[in-house]
Amino acid sequence: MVELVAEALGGVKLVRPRRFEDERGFFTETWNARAFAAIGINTAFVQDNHSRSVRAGTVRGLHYQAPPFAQAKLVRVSQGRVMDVAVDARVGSPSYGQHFKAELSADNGLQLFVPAGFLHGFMTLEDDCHVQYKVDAHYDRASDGAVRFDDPDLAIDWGLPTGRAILSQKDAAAPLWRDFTSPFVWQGD
Ligand SMILES: Cc1cn([C@H]2C[C@H](O)[C@@H](COP(=O)(O)OP(=O)(O)O[C@H]3O[C@H](C)C(=O)[C@H](O)[C@H]3O)O2)c(=O)[nH]c1=O
Repeated sequence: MVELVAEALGGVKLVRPRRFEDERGFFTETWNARAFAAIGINTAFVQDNHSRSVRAGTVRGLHYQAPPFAQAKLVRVSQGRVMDVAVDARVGSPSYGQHFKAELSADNGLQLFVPAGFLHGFMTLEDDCHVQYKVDAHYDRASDGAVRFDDPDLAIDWGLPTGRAILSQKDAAAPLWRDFTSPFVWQGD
């Protein structure tokens, strides 16, 4: 059983799989095709990713893969706490440039579904965070792209100050939103 906690921006879903707690701890099905299909997530994922970020204030994003390697993602946190963000990058979308964010943590068990056509990124809110996510297209380095996480037009509040964010060289050099040419087109859905 998976609870649909919130929907936003024409496709982003915040979900919570049921957690069975007992004196030993808990058990939860973090992915179940039948249970997720019941809340409209019918994605055929092909790859599981796991990243560890050692320090609070680490940012990975805002990232995308351009078509035909565009990725939908199902993101969860198995250790720590992150602010997870999806930005609508579909040209023509009524929510183009708008974002949805949610705090995902090992404690709250929340997962964020980010459809293709959205930028994705997170900021760790504590040290030693492990983020695990499923994607429905394989990694393709040549189609990998990024936009500055602290872009003034996107105006995302990440939960921690951005001035001391820990970034990869790629993310530090990412273009601003105003200089970004999106490869995604809204399908009117
Ligand atoms: C994403 C990816 C990366 N790699 C290799 C490429 C680099 O040598 C190394 C680190 O890659 P990168 O610095 O792009 O990793 P992140 O900054 O965590 O990127 C991810 O961050 C945000 C949160 C995302 O949503 C994307 O999944 C992804 O862009 O792993 C692979 O071999 N396969 C992959 O699928």
